[in-house]
Amino acid sequence: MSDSPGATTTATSAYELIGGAPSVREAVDRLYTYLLADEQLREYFDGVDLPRLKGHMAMLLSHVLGGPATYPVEHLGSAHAGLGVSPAHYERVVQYAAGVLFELHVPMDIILQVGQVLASVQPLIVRPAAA
Ligand code: HEM
Repeated sequence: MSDSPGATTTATSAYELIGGAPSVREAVDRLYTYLLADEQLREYFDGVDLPRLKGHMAMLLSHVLGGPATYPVEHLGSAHAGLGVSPAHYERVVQYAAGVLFELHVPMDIILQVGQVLASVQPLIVRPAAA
């Protein structure tokens, strides 16, 4: 009698809305498939421990979408230090990320929300190459 179907007191996070962990995993897998297939980008990833990188990217995406995993965003600075990522290559990765979310039917407002986070971390990622 007190049950009211459909009534909920907890707000649904963007993470839950897009399908949780399996969707995040799929997004990350697709993203690195595209990045490694891109002639301008693939060299950056030579010798990189991809399973570890994908794991960290999944944690970051979960974090940004309000999921259970957290990732210390300030680590992005040290992770990209010395890679010499150019503004054009940064943009290219952002475009792939947005494209993957679009492919997975993530709602546009969530894609834009992720885009804002990516824009905010740009100064941590685009740095002059180490001399
Ligand atoms: C667009 C925003 C980007 C985000 C959110 C991002 C996110 C990440 C994350 C979470 C890691 C793992 C760091 C860790 O181990 O804790 C990582 C590592 C890495 N990223 Fe990015 N990244 C971005 C852009 C780029 C770009 C533009 C490039 C190069 C074209 C790039 C190349 C790399 C490489 C090579 C590593 C591995 C570094 C290593 O382990 O030695 N990233 N990135």
